[in-house]
Amino acid sequence: MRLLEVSEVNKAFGKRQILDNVSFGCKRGELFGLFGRNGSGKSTLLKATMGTLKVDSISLSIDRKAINPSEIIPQQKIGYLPQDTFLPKEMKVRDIIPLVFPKGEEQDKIFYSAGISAFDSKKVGKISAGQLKYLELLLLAHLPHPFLLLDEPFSMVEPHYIEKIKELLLSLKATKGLVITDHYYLDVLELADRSMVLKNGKLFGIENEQDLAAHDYLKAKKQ
Ligand SMILES: Nc1ncnc2c1ncn2[C@@H]1O[C@H](COP(=O)(O)OP(=O)(O)OP(=O)(O)O)[C@@H](O)[C@H]1O
Repeated sequence: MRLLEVSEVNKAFGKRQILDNVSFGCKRGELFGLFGRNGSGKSTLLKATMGTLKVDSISLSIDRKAINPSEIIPQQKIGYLPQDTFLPKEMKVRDIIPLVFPKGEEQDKIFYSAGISAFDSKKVGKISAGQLKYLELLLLAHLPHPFLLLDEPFSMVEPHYIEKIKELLLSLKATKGLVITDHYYLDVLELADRSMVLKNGKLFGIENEQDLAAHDYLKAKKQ
């Protein structure tokens, strides 16, 4: 599976049109950066793509073949990293890994991943924000989903783990297409092969900080 296309997404909350005929795509091997100010509708767009939020209209296709949003999760087409953790806080990291990956050889890939041994004996609620995001991404990375939508993978994460997460994301491009939204815009700009900014319900292509300023995501620098 090489190409995810999401088109004609419309969503209004009450009278406010959050997504106004929005379209975007993501290829395997590509990291697509999605920018937008607080409340612009980025999470709404990701949830609509996952099929977890009902929208007024959406068309989805994978490799040019139409797919119903209700098939996205059962057919493991797209994986989603939500802003808030999806792992139970009271469980130890080493007990969660076998729950997600019943096969021994798959578990080993996680247990032997760089950095895991530093915290695998701790409870999820006791590890740092960076360790938690890294763990969540490692779990997603080893699932079969060809596309991943990542909602704020760098939020609250210390610089040491941001670098670890960036390395992991770059390595994932070999097998997956990635969509990332995060207000750590410099990190996203550095990683992204292509980026767009969501403003007033519409998406605009951007290439750099100047473009982000032109679309009012960043404050324009005084000359
Ligand atoms: N269930 C809902 N009912 C009503 N309004 C909602 C609902 N969910 C989201 N909104 C509104 O839609 C807008 C877009 O929200 P969304 O969470 O998609 O923004 P975002 O771009 O992801 O923001 P942030 O950068 O803060 O995460 C916001 O104004 C939000 O308050």
